[in-house]
Amino acid sequence: MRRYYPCEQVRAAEAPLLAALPEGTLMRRAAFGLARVAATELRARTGSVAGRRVSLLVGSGDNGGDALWAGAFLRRRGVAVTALLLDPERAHRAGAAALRTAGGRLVPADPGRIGDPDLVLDGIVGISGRGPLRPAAATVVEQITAPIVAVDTPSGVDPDTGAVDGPAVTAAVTVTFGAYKPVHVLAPARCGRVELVDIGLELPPSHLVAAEPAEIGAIWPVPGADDDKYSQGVVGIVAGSARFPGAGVLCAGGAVAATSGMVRYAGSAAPVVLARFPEVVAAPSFAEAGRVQAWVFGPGGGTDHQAADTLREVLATDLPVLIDADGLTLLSRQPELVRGRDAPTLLTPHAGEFARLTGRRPEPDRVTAVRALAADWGVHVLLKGRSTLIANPDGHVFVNEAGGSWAATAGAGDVLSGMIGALMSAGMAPDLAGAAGARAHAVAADTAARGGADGAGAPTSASAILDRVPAAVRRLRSMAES
Ligand SMILES: NC(=O)C1=CN([C@@H]2O[C@H](COP(=O)(O)OP(=O)(O)OC[C@H]3O[C@@H](n4cnc5c(N)ncnc54)[C@H](O)[C@@H]3O)[C@@H](O)[C@H]2O)[C@H](O)CC1
Ligand SMILES: [K+]
Repeated sequence: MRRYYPCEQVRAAEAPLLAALPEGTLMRRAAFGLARVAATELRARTGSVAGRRVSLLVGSGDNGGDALWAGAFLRRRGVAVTALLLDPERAHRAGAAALRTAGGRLVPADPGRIGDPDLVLDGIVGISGRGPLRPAAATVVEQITAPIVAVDTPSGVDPDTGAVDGPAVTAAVTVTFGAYKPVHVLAPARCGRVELVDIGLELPPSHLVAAEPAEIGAIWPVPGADDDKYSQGVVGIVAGSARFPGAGVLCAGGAVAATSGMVRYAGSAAPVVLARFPEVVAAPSFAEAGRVQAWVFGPGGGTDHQAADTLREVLATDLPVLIDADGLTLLSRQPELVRGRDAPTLLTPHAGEFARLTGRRPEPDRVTAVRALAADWGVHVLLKGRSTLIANPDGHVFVNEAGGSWAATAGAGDVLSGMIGALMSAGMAPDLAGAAGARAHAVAADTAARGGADGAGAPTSASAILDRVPAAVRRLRSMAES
């Protein structure tokens, strides 16, 4: 599991070390690790380190201090280093002295002085950064064409929420110190590749956690020697309608692809579902569907009275239930249907459906927003996005960073809810099922977009994603076995 720590937790963990160690020790540990990554990046991009040119963007705090010390270490490897001081009077004194002693140049930051560096270190702000880049910094950053290595966090991006509301750095690499921060998983396009430098911090478990792909592969349910179609969990799909039969097909298909357990379908799209997936056991209505271990309700099911009555019947069971799409619209009209429900309940909104449920969109602090909904309603909530968040009522949040946005296509959510519902019927807790389903779904989308190769991707579709789910599960399980 990879844990992400809010900035105030990092500061609290740094405090005793700062008090116990000689002044500047932590910073030099951080800067040495930063210089090592920068040198590796230089070699990878230019073929050498000595003789290359690195510019430092230096702010007024310790983030700038990290960059200055890293510049001093790079100087010792023969790199030409120029520090652009955004606030010369307040630049970190010891760092500036170290760079000067090592033969580095320190000049006031000016767009005309950027030169032609091979690499830039962003030491403008780190975990004390708030809001977008200020005009002077923004003017310099927008002139930069060289790859940027962000020091700790990309400046101008909120370190706790990943929110960007103005000019901000886009880094090729982010070198962070002591612990990953939420920005590193919530703003992947701004951080680039994230490298962690250990500076000896001791941290308690955090509430924001990413399951590693191999961990998901290790828990994915597969048939055992004594299993049959029932024992692996039967999932019931209430989705699709005469108006939107496709959602029923995609949702049932997601469930069929995810596990070997039986899939029951209940609804008016049964003929088209069976035509695509003859292994599904279909019934024309929920009441006639037969026994299951978990229900999925909502995709393409409509929001009329009949759908509302069926939702009420589904929630009246003591079974785990996943509610998506039209089901969330119905729920936004009658939240009392799930409040205080004892059986596990997972809502899977995108940002717009989240706003329909709560009256406001989840941005800019999506983690706090999804934790609040889960705690307030006593349910699990999967908030879709490039970084999908899965909160349980106790405040724990799984995060799955998809690595791209190929799944942003019509019907992909229907496939996902079927996959997660099947995992829930196999006995997985809703949040873990959400994290596992989201990971496999993201791998399937990436594979569908790239055609299974490693090259550039192309736009894909929900049906193509669905077809790649088995390959995605195989890849995750292979990672667990390697
Ligand atoms: N504590 C340690 O020994 C270590 C810290 N590390 C590095 O320190 C930074 C955090 O440093 P801090 O001095 O708290 O603040 P910053 O450098 O992040 O910010 C400086 C200063 O900038 C102002 N500011 C806030 N927002 C903006 C903005 N949008 N634009 C411009 N200026 C802004 C505000 O006044 C801040 O105080 C941490 O990230 C690490 O890089 C080492 O990691 C380990 C040792
Ligand atoms: K930074």
